[in-house]
Amino acid sequence: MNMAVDPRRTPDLAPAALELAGIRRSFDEGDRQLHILNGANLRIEAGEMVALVAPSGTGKSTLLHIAGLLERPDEGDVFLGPVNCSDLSDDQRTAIRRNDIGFVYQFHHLLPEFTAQENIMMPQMIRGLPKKVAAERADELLNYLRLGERGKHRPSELSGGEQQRVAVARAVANAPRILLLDEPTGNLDPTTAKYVFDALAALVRASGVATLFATHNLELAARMDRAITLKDGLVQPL
Ligand SMILES: Nc1ncnc2c1ncn2[C@@H]1O[C@H](COP(=O)(O)OP(=O)(O)OP(=O)(O)O)[C@@H](O)[C@H]1O
Repeated sequence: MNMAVDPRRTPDLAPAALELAGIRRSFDEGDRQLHILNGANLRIEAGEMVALVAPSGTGKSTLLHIAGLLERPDEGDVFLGPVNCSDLSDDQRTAIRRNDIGFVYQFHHLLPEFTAQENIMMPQMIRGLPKKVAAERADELLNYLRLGERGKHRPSELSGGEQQRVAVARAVANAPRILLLDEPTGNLDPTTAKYVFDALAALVRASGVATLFATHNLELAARMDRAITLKDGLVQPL
């Protein structure tokens, strides 16, 4: 892994927690190409919470997938701290995704046959932590998110807001450096969405994780450190 200053990143700046540099991504649609990202740049510092607010179809999920190393861009680079992830093998990218990046989606994707506590333990055990350590960390997060009584419940026995808080706990269980959220409050009523957001914001502040949060909820966006949008395939201030 090359730790030297990379000429492709923004010069004269200390490495951000996450930096996207010159990201291009197109998709084939019939016989024409759909240019979704046209050289997008974005820096997010540790502990910074950035809202991504843009109309449907402008490329929010595409940007999150590229930032989360789920997809490679056609062109451009993704840096995590000083590391240019474009230079890494697929196996190295998978390891980073597992250890350093947390995801929360609109629908929680919790495993239905496991309890809340076990769902939060899962990523830690995949990482190789002992079961006891994973269980203690899960309980700590459940208590922090005021779900202490719910650890032994399966997802189907939890409300939508409780399920999303478990999904947040699972995403941060490995103390990631980057947290990516794709409409995590989209299917919640406004009061529950605010409650889930408050819990998440407290965790982000406490942990210093760099957070990119795609949402259509302008009220939540206004409570983050800054809001960006996608226009003509570029990241712009909202
Ligand atoms: N794998 C793919 N193949 C072809 N087209 C794709 C693919 N992925 C995304 N697209 C297209 O790229 C555009 C951007 O998609 P994306 O899901 O990133 O938008 P979005 O801003 O997240 O939308 P929404 O708010 O509706 O979730 C859409 O027109 C979509 O149809």
